[in-house]
Amino acid sequence: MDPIISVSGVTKTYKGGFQALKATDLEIRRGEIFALLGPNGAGKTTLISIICGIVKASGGTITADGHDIVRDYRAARQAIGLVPQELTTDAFESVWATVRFSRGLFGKPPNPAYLEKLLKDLSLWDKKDERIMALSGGMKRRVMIAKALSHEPTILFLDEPTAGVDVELRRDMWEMVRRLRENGTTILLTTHYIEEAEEMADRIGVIAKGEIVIVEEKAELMRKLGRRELTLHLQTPLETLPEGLKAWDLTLTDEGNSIVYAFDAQAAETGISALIRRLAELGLDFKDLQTRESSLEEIFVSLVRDSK
Ligand SMILES: Nc1ncnc2c1ncn2[C@@H]1O[C@H](COP(=O)(O)OP(=O)(O)OP(=O)(O)O)[C@@H](O)[C@H]1O
Repeated sequence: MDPIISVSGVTKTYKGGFQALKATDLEIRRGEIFALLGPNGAGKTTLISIICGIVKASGGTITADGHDIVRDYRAARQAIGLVPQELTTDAFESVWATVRFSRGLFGKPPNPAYLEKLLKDLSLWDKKDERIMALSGGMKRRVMIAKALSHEPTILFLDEPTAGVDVELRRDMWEMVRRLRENGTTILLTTHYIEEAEEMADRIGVIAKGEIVIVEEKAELMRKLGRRELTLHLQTPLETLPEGLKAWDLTLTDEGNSIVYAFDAQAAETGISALIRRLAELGLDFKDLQTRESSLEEIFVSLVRDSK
């Protein structure tokens, strides 16, 4: 299937000479939730602002739903709903008026039935006559989403949807985004919360210093890069690791009560059976063992470190 968004060789150098994006290629598939994950200043907002036509690229081409974003700006922009990082609404307007106005900005004819369904889907219907200023922070965020979806786009961009939001609200937001996807909307979200990418995304792109370092199915990313850790709880604590264990990448933890072995789960030989044999030869008994998969957090830290 054709990608719904295709970014090809896009670069951005801001006035003043700072290169925020190196040559970037990215394809977003129809119907997926794609998370663009990266630390502050990595270039996430720059990239989505370029796709939306808010910031001009220095080079490269982009199509959104088949439309070139420069040659065919209106049609491309029409396909996208953007929820910016900052809440920007007129505090004195009602929810209904705000959302209806946003739709009008795209030159779409009124469609009260669609807007009613949208507000109901976002649990805002009973607030439709409230002024924005009277809403809670979470509701205001939902209004931003309603505004972004008011012109019936097929793609929704969420720039840091849960920055500064408490845990409960974050879960609500995730739930809502999943529902939107079930209704057929393609979602691109930026985040620097690994937890968020891990929880939400079908695929993850990691961006650091203006460069996309990897794009992978979430499960595949974790499988490919996932290191595992084996922890052996010793019968008798050790002061130091014996010479005879030098061949393995081991750390003594838990005040000498545990040995942790980090290994590559994908390797043909993990080295675990040899390690256990050697422990027996050295007379080191253990009472328990555990293995643990590395989290996306650890993968992310190592990717960003490598890209530096
Ligand atoms: N208008 C601008 N002029 C000059 N430099 C800019 C401009 N906008 C952004 N930058 C720089 O480009 C880099 C990327 O910024 P961008 O906002 O895209 O990062 P981000 O990944 O979205 O970060 P955050 O998670 O903090 O939102 C930063 O170093 C930023 O200072």
